[in-house]
Amino acid sequence: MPPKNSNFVTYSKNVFIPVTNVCRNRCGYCGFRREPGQPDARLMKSGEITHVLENGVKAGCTEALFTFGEYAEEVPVYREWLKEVGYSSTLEYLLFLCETAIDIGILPHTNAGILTRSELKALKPLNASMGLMLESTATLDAHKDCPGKLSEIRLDMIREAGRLKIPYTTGLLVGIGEKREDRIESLEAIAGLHREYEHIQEVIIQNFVPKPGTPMQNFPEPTAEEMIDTILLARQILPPDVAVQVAPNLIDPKALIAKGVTDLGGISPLTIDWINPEAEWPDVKDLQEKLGHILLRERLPIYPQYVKRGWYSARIGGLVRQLSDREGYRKLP
Ligand SMILES: O=c1nc2n(C[C@H](O)[C@H](O)[C@H](O)CO)c3cc(O)ccc3cc-2c(=O)[nH]1
Ligand SMILES: C[C@H]1O[C@@H](n2cnc3c(N)ncnc32)[C@H](O)[C@@H]1O
Ligand code: MET
Ligand code: SF4
Repeated sequence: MPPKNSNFVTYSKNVFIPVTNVCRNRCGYCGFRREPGQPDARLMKSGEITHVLENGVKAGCTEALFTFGEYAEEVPVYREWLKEVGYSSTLEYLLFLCETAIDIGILPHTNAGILTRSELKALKPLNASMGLMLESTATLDAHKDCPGKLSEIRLDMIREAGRLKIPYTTGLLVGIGEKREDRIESLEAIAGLHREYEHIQEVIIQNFVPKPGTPMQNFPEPTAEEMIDTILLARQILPPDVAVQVAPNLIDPKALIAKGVTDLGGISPLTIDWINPEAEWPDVKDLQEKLGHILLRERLPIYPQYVKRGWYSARIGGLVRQLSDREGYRKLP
């Protein structure tokens, strides 16, 4: 079967908000997390966040990507910081941030690690979509100090998101010690959940990039062949309505589009990729030139099929319709 949408690829125009880099996990590959004592460990203040959201809207961005270390509340000093900003829980603060984003005119996409069913339920009406990387179903050394990276727990959360009809983003982190069979198993697990709940809008095939100062700083990156193979597997295993995403700041997407990549994720004109801060976003015009006949099309953080099915709340409905009607989105299938 030829890859879907082979004549165009989509992306979303976003701002990346690293709300907190305090985290209960210690992934071997992560350069985002900070120890609570480090000088740049932080919880962003709402004024700072509002400023980024406003500039995002001015720059034409439609997505506010709220990213968190997982369950930072397990870290005592973080609870003090929360009190200082006037909130008693991360959820309460995040709900406020989502409300603020919607009022300003930008759609939230939350990627906060593990959340409970009740947290997901509270966040659903205020998010266009949400996400959690499965990473891998394999038991890996990279995750040895990470209670939240047990694949059963991640799969359970992705299932809950499906029950709640939340348009969802998940994916694999490729090259963290897993084998090809593990990638197949991971993709099959995601495909199974999508067959049951139909909520997976995109699967990110993210290539591991070593970060200095982390336990995996000298670990080899996945090879180009492994990435191509994983994209081909994703296209074979995932149902055709699921987008396959790579990050254009981490890997040259051109050859991968021919193998089945249909989306390039969030591209920000304003903020850096806080998870891969060394990897600059390509300029959209330059990227379009490089892609030649493959057209780059902007999308919202909620894919069109979920807009059609009405998988969004009344609270964001006005904004979803207003942004969907904007020039450039109208021709989306
Ligand atoms: O800039 C990034 N965006 C990341 N995003 C954002 C993503 O590319 C877009 O926000 C989605 O495509 C929604 O439009 C993630 C979103 C998730 O739900 C889960 C994981 C990621 C991972 C990254 C990432 O490493 N870097
Ligand atoms: C938000 C997502 O970012 C990804 N992530 C975390 N660290 C790295 C890295 N060194 N290289 C690439 N992706 C990474 C993980 O897959 C996480 O779930
Ligand atoms: N901490 C969350 C996770 O790993 C999301 C951001 S990772 C920098 O799932
Ligand atoms: S990847 Fe996410 S869960 Fe893992 S240490 Fe980094 S912030 Fe925490």
